Amino acid sequence: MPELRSGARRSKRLDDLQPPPQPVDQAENWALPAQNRTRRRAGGRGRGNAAGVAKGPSVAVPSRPTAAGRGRGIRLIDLDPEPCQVLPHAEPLAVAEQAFNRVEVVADKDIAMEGRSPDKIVGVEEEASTTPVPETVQVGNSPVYRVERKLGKGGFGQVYVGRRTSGGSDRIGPDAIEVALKLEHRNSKGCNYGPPYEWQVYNSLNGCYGIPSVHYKGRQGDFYILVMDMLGPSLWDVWNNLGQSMSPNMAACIAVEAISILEKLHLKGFVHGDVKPENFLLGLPGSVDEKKLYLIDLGLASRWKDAQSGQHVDYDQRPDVFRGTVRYASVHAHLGRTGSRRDDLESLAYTLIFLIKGRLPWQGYQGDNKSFLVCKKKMATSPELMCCFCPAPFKLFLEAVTNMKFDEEPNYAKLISFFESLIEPCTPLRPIRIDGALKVGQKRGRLVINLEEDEQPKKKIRLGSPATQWISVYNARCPMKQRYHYNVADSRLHQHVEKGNEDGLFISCVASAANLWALIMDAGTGFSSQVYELSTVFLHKDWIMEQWEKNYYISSIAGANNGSSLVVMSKGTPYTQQSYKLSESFPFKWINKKWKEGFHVTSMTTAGSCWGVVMSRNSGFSDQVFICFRLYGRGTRLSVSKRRNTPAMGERLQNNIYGCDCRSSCLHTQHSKTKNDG
Ligand SMILES: Nc1ncnc2c1ncn2[C@@H]1O[C@H](COP(=O)(O)OP(=O)(O)OP(=O)(O)O)[C@@H](O)[C@H]1O
Repeated sequence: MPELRSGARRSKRLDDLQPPPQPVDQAENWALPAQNRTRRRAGGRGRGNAAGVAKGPSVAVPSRPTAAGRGRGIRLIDLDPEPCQVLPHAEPLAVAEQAFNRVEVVADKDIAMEGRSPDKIVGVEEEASTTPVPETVQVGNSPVYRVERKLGKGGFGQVYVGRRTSGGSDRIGPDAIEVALKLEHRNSKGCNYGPPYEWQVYNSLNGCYGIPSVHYKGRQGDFYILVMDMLGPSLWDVWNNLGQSMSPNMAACIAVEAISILEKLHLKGFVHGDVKPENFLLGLPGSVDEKKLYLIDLGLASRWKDAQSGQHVDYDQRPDVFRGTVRYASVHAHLGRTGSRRDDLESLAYTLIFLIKGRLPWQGYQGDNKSFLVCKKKMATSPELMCCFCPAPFKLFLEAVTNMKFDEEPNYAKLISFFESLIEPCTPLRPIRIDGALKVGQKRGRLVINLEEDEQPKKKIRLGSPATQWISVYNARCPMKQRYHYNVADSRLHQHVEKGNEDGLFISCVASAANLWALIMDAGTGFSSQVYELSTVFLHKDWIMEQWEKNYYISSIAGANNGSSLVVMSKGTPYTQQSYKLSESFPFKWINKKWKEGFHVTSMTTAGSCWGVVMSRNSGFSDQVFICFRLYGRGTRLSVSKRRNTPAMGERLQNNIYGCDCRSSCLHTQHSKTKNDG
């Protein structure tokens, strides 16, 4: 049986992604839903103009059949080593703005280094990055600023400190001595049709709570320049400075303030579209605002509410479209669904968990189908697993936001209330100011609303209303291959594996009968590399240890009657730690002990009369049981059932059945490896 790699945390979503079950046939090709998507789709359609989606009259958009894209927000980042998936922009900003709104955006900005932030992309086009920035800046009726040190660089802009050459006494505001200057080259892909798209969003949002104020803007020479309040370190910087972790207390303060900022942004009709630690900045150090939180980078913002009609934009789904940053994007964004308020909140949940745990379970995937694999992993990871080692409020928050409907109005006050227990009552002690959250609370007369009261049965406006979501059925795009080889003699094994590897397949499962092997080779394992060993020694310790050292984990094992075994070890598994045990009786006690330590059985086999059981941490299982049948004389039949992240359903998926002749109960060696994935 091929091992299912995905659980059913959000089974409906998973159905969206996975091909329908089909019989496994020899050399059968399966359809893989869109994953190796167009690298750069030239002239992509604006999502807002999709049939039945656009609310206003359509505006002709100059077609550009090149990868250059259109308008600001054309986030084509040439140096991005990741798959650059290009997409049309989301909903129209307003009729007059549609020409700008038809934007193509490079979606994947997450370079996913282990334990590091997605690197900032340094890919503004060559000319844009090689043109020297001006020594002084004056745009509109702004004062003259001397361009000083660089504050940061994104895929689109470079941000510098601008120091007034004369006058100015304030720390922030239009008269500030120092400001942040965001420069975008006129030839950068975001500016092909005039000023950056982000400017329009700032126009609509200036003065919005938690969004930095823009005081002047204009073009000078080759650059479009925004003059804005200078801010302090990002949450990414803070997290780094704190040793790549953050206390739940601090994360809770961030949570309530960030929810509040998103609420205000959403009230203005926008969703941010790229919520992540790098885009939250604190106020200027030493200023009264140093503990205040700001949300920057509005280049991916879109309207969830039509500016004219005030109606929620229509639902649409374009599976070949992705916008955002892979690590923090919502599952809906991965699936190409129109962005709405729930997506910002889901990204916030991932941001918070990342800040506390220093890692998200889908970090580390590389390659052309990284976004697909990350999405699959997000869907398969239960809130329990996601939030282990995080206080309960974070799980509640994650569950609440991942269960939201497309057009559901978030209950911001309730979301904020989840974090009440973690917030220091005394204001000066709080690491982050929570003014916004207090304002949200004021609506209900206190910071935290009464949960029970709020959970009274509510009038469900959605009852009886037409469906607002559709489940897409994917047609074959990229072939997904699976091969089943059986009755394979030792001498033929290598040939099959080598051929499969050449065709991009890895071994997903092995078994043995009558000293012959069966193996399934699969294009959808998610592994990035694989080694295997056929040995006369059952689970050959030295070889396994050697591969562990190289960061391979055991992904499948099979033992033959003659005592030999086949061990397959892979990179790209979700596992973070692994142990295995050889035993002449089934090692119930050991399994029980390891369960308590967070391990689950991930493969097992017998060779002759000996059991080999492998247990792994971060297996994706939330629960596991085994049943032992003694059916055939002394023969033992054992079935391990795994519950894959579907606690609500209590579903148990049978994993495997093995046979063994158990004669004695002597315990053999036990080996383990701890790998720190940080
Ligand atoms: N007002 C500000 N004050 C201080 N630093 C800032 C300010 N705005 C931006 N920065 C710094 O500059 C970096 C780039 O800014 P920003 O994210 O707006 O650019 P971008 O090109 O749109 O980025 P991205 O590629 O993430 O979309 C930020 O990560 C931050 O470090």
